[in-house]
Amino acid sequence: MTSANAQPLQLFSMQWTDFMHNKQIWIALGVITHQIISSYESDHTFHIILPAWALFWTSSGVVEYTTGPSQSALEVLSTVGSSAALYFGALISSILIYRAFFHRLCQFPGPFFARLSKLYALNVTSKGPYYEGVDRLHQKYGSIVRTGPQELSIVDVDAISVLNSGTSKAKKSAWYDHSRFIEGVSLHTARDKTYHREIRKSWDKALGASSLRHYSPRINRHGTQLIDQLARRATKGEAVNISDWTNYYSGDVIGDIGFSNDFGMVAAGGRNELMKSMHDAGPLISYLNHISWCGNLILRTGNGLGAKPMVDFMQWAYKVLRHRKKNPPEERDIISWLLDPKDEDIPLNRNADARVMIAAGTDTTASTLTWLIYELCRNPQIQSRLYKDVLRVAGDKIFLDIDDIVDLPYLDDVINEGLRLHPAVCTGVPRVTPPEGLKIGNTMIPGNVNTWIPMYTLHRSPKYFAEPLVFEPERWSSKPEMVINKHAFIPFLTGPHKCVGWQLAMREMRSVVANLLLNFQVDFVEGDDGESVNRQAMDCFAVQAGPLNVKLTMRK
Ligand code: HEM
Repeated sequence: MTSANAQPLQLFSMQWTDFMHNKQIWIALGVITHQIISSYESDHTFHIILPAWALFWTSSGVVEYTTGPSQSALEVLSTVGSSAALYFGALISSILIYRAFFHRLCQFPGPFFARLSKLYALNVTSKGPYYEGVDRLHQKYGSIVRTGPQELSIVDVDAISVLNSGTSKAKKSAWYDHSRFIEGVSLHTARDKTYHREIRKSWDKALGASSLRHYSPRINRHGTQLIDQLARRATKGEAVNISDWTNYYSGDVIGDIGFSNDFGMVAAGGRNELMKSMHDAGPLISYLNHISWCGNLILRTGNGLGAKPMVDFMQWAYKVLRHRKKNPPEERDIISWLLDPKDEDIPLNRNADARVMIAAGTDTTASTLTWLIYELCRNPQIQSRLYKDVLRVAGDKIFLDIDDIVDLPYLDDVINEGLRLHPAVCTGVPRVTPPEGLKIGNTMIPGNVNTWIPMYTLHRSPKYFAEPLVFEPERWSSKPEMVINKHAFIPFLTGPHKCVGWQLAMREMRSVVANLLLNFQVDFVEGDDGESVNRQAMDCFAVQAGPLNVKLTMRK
């Protein structure tokens, strides 16, 4: 019995030793792993791959210790370590050599290190907002730049409809799955076109013209409160960081019309916990946004590795939603179009919708408003002209309701020009090409490639806008020759994924800019050029504008 058992064990032991010491096998396994990983969307599967590796190498160590020739822990470590070094060396070399020299994107120009790894984005972000780095790459390499191993950044008006129209074969890239495991799928992160179409119908009603009319009195109240608070500071001669105040305002509006919740930030002159966590997460998100597999891993650590603010934000958003579910309001709010009163619990996807409503509905509007104010300070003649127009409509009023602001085309020109030079989603939106690839102009873009159309660079391209860096609102009315191709203006995107909140954003921005100018002359604080708004901006998919200190002088 004993000798019969000993034989197979001995055989296994010999084979195991051959296996562990066979260099060719480990090199082959490394190359095969590369083939497997690149054959599917592996971006968000590293939480499975990493433990699988750890388990495999630990088990190998145990087998080596119990049946192999290694006698001590050190010998086991050396044998398993050599095999692992061969395996990972082959895997990494295979990936890098393929990406650098044989990848289907090799024909496209771009920095060499961007070919090798998306970690290149960390280098770009360390020098300033990511979109500025991408802009520099386009200045250097032209309209199509390889910004990652499997990624192109494309500044071409033809790409817009090819990638974003209702009939486009491109779809949202794997980037949108970054936090799917923790909070479900929102309208924004829905990659399934049928599901997106279905849920979009409810969102369209929630933010359509008739709902917006219904929310107007509430939006007006927040506008009045903002102007009151700013007036108090202005009479004391205090400078205000307008970037903070636009955030308080847009956050309060979403709290109120989104969830019938009083966030109270304008009244308190400070962020609530929800906004604090969202903004505390900004620096990490600005780094991880372009290496979403890494963000996904960090998020899975819960509160570890700096993920705490992101997790806190999700939990706060959930609290707001739960509170709203338990306390249904009398008046309709945005979430009332999305929640089914028959549901006892909150479905995971509604939680994701709540989070996106807060994130997409606040920073975007707040940052655009901040940059608009920055441009009005830089261009006092435009500010004066707009003030005159606002005054004409206002007459004796000291506050204009949203519905009063209908006959102010110059205001919309100013806002559009702000959106052109400072689009809130500067780097654009990631779309993956279908397996057969697609053609943009005369260029064939291969299949399964992630593409971005960087709005910041597109909107500043001399191909599409004359004197592109000049803030000239009249290009949208009396100087149409300054808009060479109006289709290149896409601050809210186009197609089925066009921003569902664009009309709300426009109403908020009209209200704040008109009432701000009606009540104050706005200038940079003495000795300050306002550039902190650009220098300290963070590209977190939507941009967070940096601080902007302004002096407000009461008009009356
Ligand atoms: C100036 C303000 C805003 C700008 C520039 C802006 C821009 C955009 C852009 C470019 C997208 C496309 C994103 C993508 O496909 O990944 C988008 C989508 C979206 N936006 Fe906005 N946005 C603004 C304000 C708002 C507001 C106030 C809300 C209100 C809740 C909102 C809610 C959304 C949602 C839910 C989506 C996803 C739409 C979909 O995929 O069907 N946005 N926005």
